[in-house]
Amino acid sequence: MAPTVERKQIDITPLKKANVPIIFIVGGPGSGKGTQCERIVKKYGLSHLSSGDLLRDEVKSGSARGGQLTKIMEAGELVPLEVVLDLVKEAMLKEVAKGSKGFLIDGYPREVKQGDQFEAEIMPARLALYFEVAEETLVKRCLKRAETSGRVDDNAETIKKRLKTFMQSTTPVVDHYAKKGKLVKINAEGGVDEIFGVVQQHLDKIFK
Ligand SMILES: Nc1ncnc2c1ncn2[C@@H]1O[C@H](COP(=O)(O)OP(=O)(O)O)[C@@H](O)[C@H]1O
Ligand SMILES: Nc1ncnc2c1ncn2[C@H]1C[C@H](O)[C@@H](COP(=O)(O)OP(=O)(O)O)O1
Ligand SMILES: [Mg+2]
Repeated sequence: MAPTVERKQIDITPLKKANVPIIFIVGGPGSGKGTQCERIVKKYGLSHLSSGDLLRDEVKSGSARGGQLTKIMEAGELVPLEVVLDLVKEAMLKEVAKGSKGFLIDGYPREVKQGDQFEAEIMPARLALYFEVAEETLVKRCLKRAETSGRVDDNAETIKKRLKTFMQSTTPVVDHYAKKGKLVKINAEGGVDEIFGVVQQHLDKIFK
């Protein structure tokens, strides 16, 4: 049985009231989610929340929960759904207070249940952008990133485990949003500018 995680009471009324578009950003480790989000933020001024960054910040904060999270990330596994969802909610509320125009939720959902629970507790996502990249390219990019990232999970062994987690848990997410007619699948093997060109074709329809 999954361990019980204590949920915080978070009042998300301001988030519901804001009713701004939410875009899920999905893709394997090293698929370029963070890189494309940076470009999207520059052009559209959306709020970019990376679940991985939120978790790494939680670790840095030195909270009791932090040590546990590092172990999970080192193992290339998924952090319990409730932990991530509560961190995302809190971060979204902070952005809404600043007058957010919309959200890029990067690295989320990583399993079908995460997406369903997010949409039930917060609101439905407008789109899921999926950056499709071959496994070989993912490994190459993560190993290159390892030279400078200082991330506990950017090493050959953990990358292998993260890819396995991605194939098992996250590829069903892609099918899930395709069935809902919300999936935008983008070939992300090319250069950053080329990929961003395709991204813009889709986002220009939503954000003017
Ligand atoms: N289109 C691309 N072509 C080559 N390298 C890329 C591309 N997009 C991102 N990268 C590089 O690959 C690594 C992973 O990108 P990142 O945006 O951190 O991916 P993710 O957030 O999906 O793990 C980074 O070192 C980044 O500079
Ligand atoms: N939505 C989520 N659910 C569960 N675990 C998550 C998560 N987002 C991130 N994590 C954990 C497990 C991941 O292997 C690790 C790093 O995530 P990340 O920074 O989004 O990686 P990347 O950008 O390379 O795809 O953090
Ligand atoms: Mg990232």
